[in-house]
Amino acid sequence: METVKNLIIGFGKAGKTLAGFLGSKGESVILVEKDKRMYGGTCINVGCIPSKFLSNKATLRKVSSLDNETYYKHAVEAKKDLIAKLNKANYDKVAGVPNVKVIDGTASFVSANTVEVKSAEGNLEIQAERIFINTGLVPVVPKIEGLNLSERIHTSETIMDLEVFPESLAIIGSGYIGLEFTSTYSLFGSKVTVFGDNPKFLPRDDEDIAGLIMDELKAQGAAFLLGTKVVRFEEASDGVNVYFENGQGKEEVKKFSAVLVATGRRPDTQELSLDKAGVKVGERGEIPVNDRLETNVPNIYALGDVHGGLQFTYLSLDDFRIIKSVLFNDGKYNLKERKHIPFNVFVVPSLAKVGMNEMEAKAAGASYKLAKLPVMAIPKAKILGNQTGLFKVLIDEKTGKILGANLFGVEAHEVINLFTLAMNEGISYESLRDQIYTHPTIAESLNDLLNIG
Ligand SMILES: Cc1cc2nc3c(=O)[nH]c(=O)nc-3n(C[C@H](O)[C@H](O)[C@H](O)COP(=O)(O)OP(=O)(O)OC[C@H]3O[C@@H](n4cnc5c(N)ncnc54)[C@H](O)[C@@H]3O)c2cc1C
Ligand SMILES: NC(=O)c1ccc[n+]([C@@H]2O[C@H](COP(=O)([O-])OP(=O)(O)OC[C@H]3O[C@@H](n4cnc5c(N)ncnc54)[C@H](O)[C@@H]3O)[C@@H](O)[C@H]2O)c1
Repeated sequence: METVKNLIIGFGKAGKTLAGFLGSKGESVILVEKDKRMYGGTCINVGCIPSKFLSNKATLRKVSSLDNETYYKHAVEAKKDLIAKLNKANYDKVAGVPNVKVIDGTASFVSANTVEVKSAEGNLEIQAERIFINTGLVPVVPKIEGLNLSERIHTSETIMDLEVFPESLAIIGSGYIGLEFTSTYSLFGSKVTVFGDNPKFLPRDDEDIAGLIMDELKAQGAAFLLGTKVVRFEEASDGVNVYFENGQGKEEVKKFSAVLVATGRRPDTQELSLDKAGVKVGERGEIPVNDRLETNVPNIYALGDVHGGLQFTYLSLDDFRIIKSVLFNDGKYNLKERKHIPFNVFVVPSLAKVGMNEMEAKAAGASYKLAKLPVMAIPKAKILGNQTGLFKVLIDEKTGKILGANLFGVEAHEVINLFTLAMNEGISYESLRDQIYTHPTIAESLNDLLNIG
């Protein structure tokens, strides 16, 4: 049995940052990770970084003279090379901090203060004063006849290692992952078809923005079969037959070189034996926490995606800030204090949002002024060769404060951070409008966008 002050389960964004922080404070830390390919967590290895790397490569496809197969293969090889380097750098960074030990193995609770770690080398029990659960999520693969992961049927975690160019790709699910990969693979030259159970495209977004995104993805070559039910998969030597019920309930079949299942992600808590520690688990396997990220058991905390809610790397990082505040400061920074949260969908060009959109403002009965600018009016968009899109900003009619920004267009994912800052710091729209911005940039469009008289 080993004893340690802090035991962290999972090498996610929050866990690795916390390990480094606690170690540098002179506290003993053990960080347990079940998969060596995941040092640094989901974002580094199978999430944000590889998916945005491939998206960028796909955007540059048009300026290469290589054929699709070769270009795609080179892109996947370059992705593998980058991720291997980042994986190692993440390991070295954490393992190199004094007082921190990284152990390879799968952790499960034995009691409220003891965890067993199983690995190829044997089992080890660790007793800890504090335990931090940072185990993230895993893809949901729905129970559909013939839906077995294989060389041709993938989740987002495996498709990015596929070196054989998929001439045609069925994407099941039209959420974040489904849409980002729709853009990426369409731009690589695959014939992408998206199957979605919801007949409405981007149901939580304003219709004008959703319509523009749909038009753009179609222009990139994608087809949409929304409001359909996929009922069966049948793998053949030359592809996968996808059987589905169309909007009228009639069965149809289409064949694809490969399939991506992007139907959501669920908390990775099944192996943890949380019942042995008395930790409560929610309906989807998530670990409920209070504003201080404490579970119902004293000294056991849950950080990152695993406690439910929005699933973003920067929120996992912010969970680290909360733990730091709770353990080392006055605990004043907690979940309740979190301000506006921006988010991006990295279709090409990107969709970026913070605060309300028009649909939500109307539902809330808010009185607002609407600022709108087509991206084609922005000089930098001409330079970048992508003039698709629309920027929309809602302004409180009485106070002049920003209520929300919904930006679809090139570099929207950068510009959104200005709006988050303005909303969180109470900066008025006039102030944003009248700033001197550098030229030529997308940010300078705020001079015109917010010029609403
Ligand atoms: C394809 C894709 C694209 C994404 N793109 C973005 C993006 O652009 N921007 C963004 O902000 N977010 C994005 N996300 C979401 C983002 O990756 C996650 O929100 C973030 O990585 C969550 O980090 P975490 O700290 O919760 O844990 P994770 O990084 O998920 O780490 C959990 C770790 O725990 C380990 N583990 C699990 N169980 C055990 C156990 N019993 N014992 C030991 N170890 C265990 C796992 O192996 C894993 O390494 C994307 C996700 C995906 C899948
Ligand atoms: N840019 C980013 O920050 C980014 C990028 C990718 C992923 N992520 C995170 O990862 C999370 C998971 O993404 P996701 O796209 O897997 O999940 P999601 O929950 O966003 O979308 C899943 C989609 O699949 C559909 N679906 C479910 N079952 C289906 C079925 N049987 N047939 C057809 N459609 C079905 C759902 O209606 C939904 O539209 C996101 O919530 C997001 O937080 C973030």
